[in-house]
Amino acid sequence: MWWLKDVWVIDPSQKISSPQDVLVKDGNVLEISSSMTEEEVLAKAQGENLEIINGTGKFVFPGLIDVHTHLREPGQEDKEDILSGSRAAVRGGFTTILAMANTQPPIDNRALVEFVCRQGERAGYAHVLPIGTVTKGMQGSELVEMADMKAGGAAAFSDDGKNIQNAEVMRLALEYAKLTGFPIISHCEDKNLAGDGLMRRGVSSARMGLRGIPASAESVIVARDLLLAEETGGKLHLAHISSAESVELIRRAKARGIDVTAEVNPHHLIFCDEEIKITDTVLKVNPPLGSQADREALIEGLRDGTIDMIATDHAPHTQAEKARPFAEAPFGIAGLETALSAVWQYLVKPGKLSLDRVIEAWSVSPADRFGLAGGTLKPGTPADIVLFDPDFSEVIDPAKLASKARNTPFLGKTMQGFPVMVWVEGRLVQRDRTVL
Ligand SMILES: NC(=O)N[C@@H](CC(=O)O)C(=O)O
Ligand SMILES: [Zn+2]
Repeated sequence: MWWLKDVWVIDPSQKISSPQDVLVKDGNVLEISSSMTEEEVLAKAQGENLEIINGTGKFVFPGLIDVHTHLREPGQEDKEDILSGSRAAVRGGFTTILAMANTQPPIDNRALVEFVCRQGERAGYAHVLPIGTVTKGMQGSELVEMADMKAGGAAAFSDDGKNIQNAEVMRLALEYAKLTGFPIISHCEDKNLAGDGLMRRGVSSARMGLRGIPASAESVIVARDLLLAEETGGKLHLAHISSAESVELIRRAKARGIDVTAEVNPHHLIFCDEEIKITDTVLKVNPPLGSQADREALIEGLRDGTIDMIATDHAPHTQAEKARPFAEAPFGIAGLETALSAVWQYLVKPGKLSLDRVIEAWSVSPADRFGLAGGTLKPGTPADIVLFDPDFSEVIDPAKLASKARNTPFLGKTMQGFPVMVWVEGRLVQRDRTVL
């Protein structure tokens, strides 16, 4: 049994944000209260071993749920696999991760869904829930067997990595997914507008002579998908929103009552196109980093609820791939182990976002939207819990990363504010940044 003493508890699902004590027993949250005596706790332990954690100056919140991670298994295990990715997850404060379907082969049938589930269970760290593709082979034309994949354990459907270019296929996907109750997760990118662009089109791309991707490559598909969601009544979730126009379109759609949610990645909240260097591919990501105005609009959208969730879009690649020239290196930033710390350091500490809103957006909202366990510390629920120490500082050292990937802009930097204890179903899986 665990007794987390005098710790600041943030649980937006119960509207708690105050100093409390938390008891964890038999894998579940037993009690949250501000007045526990030692006798009471010992009586509840019933002779079981009791570990007391002094939580002064630290926070406890429900384990983060990341709805956008690329774990690369099967097929690209040199970049990441389910074991390394789920270890990276608990190092970063995530107790549940949704694994994107753009593996090799893509997760487009029940057997593959079951494979990912089994590998996640075998790893035994964060809960790993597979996202199935929307179309067979991610080819954008023929829909998968959605009900069958749901029965096998899929949590949502997405062709992420690729946009579904054919609007009729997207319309049908939204229509059919209603039978499963799952959202379609859309990677909004008009292929022709994006062309073979390398970064967001603007002053910075022009200055560096890098081919640009206009902001409209995203927003025209956001607009299309919102129209299709309204027409079908299907559930739509928009992945990695990156532009001010998209935020405004979503704001208007929500006002109309369209069943849409949206996520934003930490890198789009923290960086902008001006920070990209042609000699360093680490900030080459899809969708590309936008302007400073985009970044401000994304933060405002997250603050006011237009954007529902934060998600890492953890996109691991090998150092050899990322060492290629800018035009040839793959898009993607690895995020699981640094994302929470980065959000703490660059957004919460400077007062741009409250920690309560961050937890709501990274735990409560994902659980609600995708119908997942977690996102709460309600007594009786499985103890997926994070203890966060705002003072813990660490150099992002490649030797310490649990992920196979090194493609993070924070490599070699000192960061402050980390999850220092993580429990999954009451089992301690990370302590002082070491995965157990
Ligand atoms: N975000 C990226 O830059 N890359 C992702 C694909 C994706 O999330 O669209 C990947 O699979 O590498
Ligand atoms: Zn994507």
